[in-house]
Amino acid sequence: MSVDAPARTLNVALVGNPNTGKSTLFNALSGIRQKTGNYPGVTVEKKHGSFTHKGQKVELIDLPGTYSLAPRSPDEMVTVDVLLGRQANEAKPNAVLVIVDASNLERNLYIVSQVKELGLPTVVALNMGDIAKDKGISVDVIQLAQRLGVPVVSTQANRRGGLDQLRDSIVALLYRESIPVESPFPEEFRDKVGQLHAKLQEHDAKATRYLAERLLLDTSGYLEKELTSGGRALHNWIVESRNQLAELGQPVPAIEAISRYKWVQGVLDGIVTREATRKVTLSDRIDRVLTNRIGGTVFFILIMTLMFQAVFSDLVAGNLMGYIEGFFEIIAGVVDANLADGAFKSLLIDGVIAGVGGVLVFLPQICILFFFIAILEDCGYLARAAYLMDRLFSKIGLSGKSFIPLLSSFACAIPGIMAARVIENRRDRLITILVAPLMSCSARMPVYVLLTAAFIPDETIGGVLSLHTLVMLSMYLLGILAAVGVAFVLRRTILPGETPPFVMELPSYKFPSISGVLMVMVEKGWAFVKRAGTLIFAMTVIVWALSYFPRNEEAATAPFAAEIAQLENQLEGASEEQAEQIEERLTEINNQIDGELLRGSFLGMAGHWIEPIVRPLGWDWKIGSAAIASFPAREVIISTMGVLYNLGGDEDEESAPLRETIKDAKWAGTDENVFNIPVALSIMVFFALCAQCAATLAVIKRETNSWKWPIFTFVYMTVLAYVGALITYQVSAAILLN
Ligand SMILES: Nc1nc2c(ncn2[C@@H]2O[C@H](COP(=O)(O)OP(=O)(O)OP(=O)(O)O)[C@@H](O)[C@H]2O)c(=O)[nH]1
Ligand SMILES: [Mg+2]
Repeated sequence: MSVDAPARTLNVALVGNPNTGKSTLFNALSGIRQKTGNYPGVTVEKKHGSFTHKGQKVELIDLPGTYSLAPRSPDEMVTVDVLLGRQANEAKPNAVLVIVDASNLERNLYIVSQVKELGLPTVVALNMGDIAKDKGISVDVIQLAQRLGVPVVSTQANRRGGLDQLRDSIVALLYRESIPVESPFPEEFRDKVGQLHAKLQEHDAKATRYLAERLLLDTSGYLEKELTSGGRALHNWIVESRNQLAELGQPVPAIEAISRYKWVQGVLDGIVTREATRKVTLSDRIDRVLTNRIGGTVFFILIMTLMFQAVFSDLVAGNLMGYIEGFFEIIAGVVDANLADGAFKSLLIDGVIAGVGGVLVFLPQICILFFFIAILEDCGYLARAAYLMDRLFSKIGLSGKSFIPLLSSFACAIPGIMAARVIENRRDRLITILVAPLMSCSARMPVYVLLTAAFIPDETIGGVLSLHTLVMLSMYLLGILAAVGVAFVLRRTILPGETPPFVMELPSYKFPSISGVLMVMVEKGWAFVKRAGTLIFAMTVIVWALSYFPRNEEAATAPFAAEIAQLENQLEGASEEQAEQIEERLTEINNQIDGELLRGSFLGMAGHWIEPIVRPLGWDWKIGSAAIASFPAREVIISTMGVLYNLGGDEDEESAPLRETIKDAKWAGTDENVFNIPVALSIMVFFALCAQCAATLAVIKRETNSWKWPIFTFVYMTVLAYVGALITYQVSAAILLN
């Protein structure tokens, strides 16, 4: 530790407009991997990190981006609460790092003006200089620092540029207790702030002048609501003061925008230079196509198709999948050869390997999907897609702001639902949350892949588009259309309202960082493996136990005992051809016994009760049980089918890949296959629409702060799923099975 460093920790808050590179800078400084992406609104929750520089420990807190410290949406409130020290269990930051986008200083300095009034030691990181340069913009950094009265450091966060200097400047903040505060507001306004400050201090000696100012400006009532001391009288005083100010020609809150933009202009005067003719950047040229209504839509469909073709390609996914299947077959063989028959062996082979192994087989597809999603997020395309969809969305009563939360839900509904925090309007946000789980998340993909690979003919249309891809695309499309329909209905029934016009910034395109994309892929792949090893493993063991016990082998074998004894006798001295026939008959009997045992198990008995309900969907009780068991997570349907069709003697060899096993599954006591194209489609449609994901429901509860909405979501989605599957089965069976 350096000799003269004061014994004080630095708690530095990272503040700035959305998509300026805060999280990228946070990651570069702290070595943490906080999610970044090239569109506004990536961070919605605060995140802690730290680094040590020259012996000084610095705590960092990454915050959601915000254009202003007047909070409008829940994610912006997080930032304001942290800065004002209003968050429980959170040390109030004693320094601020403001990240500004050098290519758009006019807008970015607005928040600098607000932050300066906090009076905290502040550093400005002038980020994205490379993009400013591309646009022909140059900034006089020294002049800027002088006029702002705080240090300014040029950085390029994604290339780790300027980090050392930034660390130096941050640590140097230790020696600055505060910065001189200069208010951009006119005198009358400042007087009112002074009076309010005095009033606040009567109740709380620590109340800051800054809080007084924000209280006066915040017409939304967000800050006042939680200000318990003072109460009614204070509220009346504030309202009256606002009226008086309005009479003086300074209506609140317009006064803030006017004063601050004037200040920003003053600061920037003469220090930002632009090339006389605005450069047409590559971004601009690409955007002419991608934000064009026709060109953009075609591109969007193209990119989605490409993604699914890749997910389905035999070249990568198919082969890898085969290796994983082979691996589990070998393990099953080893277990089979080395363990005595009994419950434990069955748990391993029919439970763990057929169940969890059956899910893990889809790892390659999950990785490829996230590879594409990571590229789309990082290059800047998502914001274009949102822009493009805004017109469509406003017709159904949602804004383009809902698009990114919905699009993120393609990976997983949980971050998607959290991303809805960027939506200011409460009803818009709620509708977005309620329809987000309809987007086809990555947990549904294994279900689609399994059933498509097993039952949809492997043909191509016009030699390019494979039928498999087409079916997958339709499932995704179905989710989108259902979401649109539900949003439309909600808007016209329980959640009416106007959609505000949407202003989305289009970030500059950039080449996706390869290491970043690979990291996301590895991270998501690992998360999938962990999920299979924990939640899905646990559910699989429960399902296995329920379908293995109670077990009365004697009773199940008794009807066949005589025949078995006879066959075994014949086997001795039989010709090769005869022996084969006898073996075949023995396998058949064994399968019947296994089926009998399964029907006698707890789950089998419950199955009788389930079957009439799912029969109209074309399902047998095993599919029905699997659908119910997958309430905690959708992938459980796969592990459960693995267990049930394995235990029930539906396969010829021990632990064949699930897609082979289900092809052979027969209705009890008949020769009729359970699965065919209509049944496969009906299961896929059910899983496209159902709410089988406990974690999603829990997040809806947390984000809406009420049980009402998760229950509502579960009920409406389950009804939708059942009806959707019913129609799918009945219609496709009428067409295909006659
Ligand atoms: N060209 C360029 N890109 C950058 C620079 N710094 C960050 N980026 C990229 O900008 C994008 C946005 O970065 P984030 O760190 O997610 O931005 P953020 O400020 O945290 O955004 P929100 O969380 O939405 O407020 C990412 O794609 C980064 O890789 C830079 O200096 N130059
Ligand atoms: Mg961020």
